[in-house]
Amino acid sequence: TGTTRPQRLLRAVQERATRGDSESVIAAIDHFCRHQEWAMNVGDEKGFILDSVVSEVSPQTALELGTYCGYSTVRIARLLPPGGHLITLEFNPNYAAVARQVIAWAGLEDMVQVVEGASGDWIPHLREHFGIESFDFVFLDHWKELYLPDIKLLEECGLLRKGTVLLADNVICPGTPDYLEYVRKSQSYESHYFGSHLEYTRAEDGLEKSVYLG
Ligand SMILES: O=C(NC/C=C/[C@H]1O[C@@H](n2ccc(=O)cc2)[C@H](O)[C@@H]1O)c1cc([N+](=O)[O-])cc(O)c1O
Ligand SMILES: [Mg+2]
Repeated sequence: TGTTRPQRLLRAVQERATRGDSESVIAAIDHFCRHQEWAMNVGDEKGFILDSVVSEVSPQTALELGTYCGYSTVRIARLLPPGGHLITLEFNPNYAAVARQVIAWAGLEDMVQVVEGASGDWIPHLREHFGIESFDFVFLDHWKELYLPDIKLLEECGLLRKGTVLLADNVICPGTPDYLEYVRKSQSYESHYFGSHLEYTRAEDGLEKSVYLG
């Protein structure tokens, strides 16, 4: 029983990145994934698109589904406006433990809440637990078969408002066909595809941005 990949990723952050410097944390993870071990972070190329959407929305309230090691959590949190807050849902306690340390190394722990458990269990309780009225921004990057049921649940729970921006990773690879069909056909969403590549590879992938119209 040695270390896990998330633990080795965290060690690379602690050895290479400067405490409190979120850019160096992002760079350390990208370096680790390019030169040591591939990992399923959104990565630098799709991360640049994520950055531009987050900057455009400038969310006061943001939700991430699927924390993993906290790479996209750091990318989002470093761009939040004053008073902005990010809730990120993580099912695996070992991943959550690593993510909390990565987020703390970046100095962003005050803007982020890592919540452990299944998205389907937590979404109906976010309002009462965290005093959330609705989300300005949602990043989907967890199990691909949960994208569609979870946005339907967010709709039902009234956690989306006119103009809420959803951004979904991996709509090509591994792919989220049912989600993609839904947001592109539904009258309740205005969708746009940002073509890119699977993190750290030349394979095709992309992000789907969908604005909720209410
Ligand atoms: O499978 C992928 N992602 C699944 C991510 C799942 C993450 O979401 C959490 N979660 C949190 C809450 C839940 O309710 C359920 C799971 C899991 O504990 C895990 O941390 C994936 C795969 C590739 N790939 O190239 O193969 C590339 C990618 O960018 C990917 O995102
Ligand atoms: Mg992904």
